Amino acid sequence: MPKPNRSDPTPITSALLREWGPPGTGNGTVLVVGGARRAPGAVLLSGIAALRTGAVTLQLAVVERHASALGLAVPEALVVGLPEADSGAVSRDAADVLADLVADADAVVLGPGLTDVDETGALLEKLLPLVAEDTPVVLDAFALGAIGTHPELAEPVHGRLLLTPNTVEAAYLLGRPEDPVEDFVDAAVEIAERHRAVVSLMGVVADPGGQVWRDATGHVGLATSGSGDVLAGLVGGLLACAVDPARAACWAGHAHAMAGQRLVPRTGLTGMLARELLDEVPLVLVELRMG
Ligand SMILES: NC(=O)C1=CN([C@@H]2O[C@H](COP(=O)(O)OP(=O)(O)OC[C@H]3O[C@@H](n4cnc5c(N)ncnc54)[C@H](OP(=O)(O)O)[C@@H]3O)[C@@H](O)[C@H]2O)[C@@H](O)CC1
Ligand SMILES: Nc1ncnc2c1ncn2[C@@H]1O[C@H](COP(=O)(O)OP(=O)(O)O)[C@@H](O)[C@H]1O
Repeated sequence: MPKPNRSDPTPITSALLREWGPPGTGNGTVLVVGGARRAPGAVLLSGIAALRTGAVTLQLAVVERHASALGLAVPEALVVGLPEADSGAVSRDAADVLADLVADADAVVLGPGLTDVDETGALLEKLLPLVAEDTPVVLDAFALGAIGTHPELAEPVHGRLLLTPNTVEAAYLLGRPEDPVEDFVDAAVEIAERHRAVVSLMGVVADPGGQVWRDATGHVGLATSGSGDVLAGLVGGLLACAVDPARAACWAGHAHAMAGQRLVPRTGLTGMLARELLDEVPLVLVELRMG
């Protein structure tokens, strides 16, 4: 089979995913770090998505003030409270609380609900060197803004880094936040090269070796608030099952899009909620696995 590339991305289809073989049936611990004062629910969406794709244990880390409420909202998770900066952001000092957890996790998702690029950058600088060797890391939201300005922050996790930007975050990753991203394939390829990461951008997956895949299953209903948090968690759950990063991104993006397709008859395109995608994911995975 020819190597996929930017001028001819390989279509991501159910048949391709079946050919690759299904992801494992469950393994590992996912740690999701995020949840500033004004965005505590993002880690809930990511965390449940990770459980839906096969993570066995879930650790959620949010600012201390929201930790107990989150623990009740997600009884399946262990919840850790983090120090909060005056702005309500997760403080850089959270690295002290998270040190042991990142060393023990099988996959780390960092970003959902983080709100301050400087505090997040300082947190990444302290935390990423502590992530266990070989443990994959998914960065999302303001963590992407932080490495967009300072790509060197992600060096400790090069080779096992996965980025899930929306179009605004993609512009930050390219170091050109003022320029809207127009071509998703070109942008994904450039980001993958610049950050030595697998990138999932609006259905396009690119790896640092120049391979590109494209999923045409998605629709505008997936632009709903919190949708990207779900996607980041799906990837994290698959990575915790030891799926190769590029394949995890393709599996996750396709499952996300198929979940959206299943909702259309009930919600239409405009009434879809990100949390509703979560309950569709196991059914989608069963269908994908069984053919
Ligand atoms: N909004 C939602 O519906 C949901 C939000 N959720 C969570 O909330 C968190 C905050 O997201 P938000 O969307 O509230 O930040 P938003 O007000 O756009 O930005 C404020 C200013 O910051 C800047 N900036 C933006 N992105 C940036 C980046 N990546 N890195 C650096 N800078 C960036 C930008 O400034 P500008 O570039 O315009 O100068 C903008 O004016 C986030 O973690 C998300 O996961 C979801 O969980 C649930 C649904
Ligand atoms: N208009 C769209 N058409 C197709 N897929 C979409 C569309 N909007 C979002 N998606 C899918 O949903 C994912 C998450 O959407 P995104 O807007 O990036 O989320 P967020 O802003 O919450 O981070 C995208 O990566 C893409 O796979």
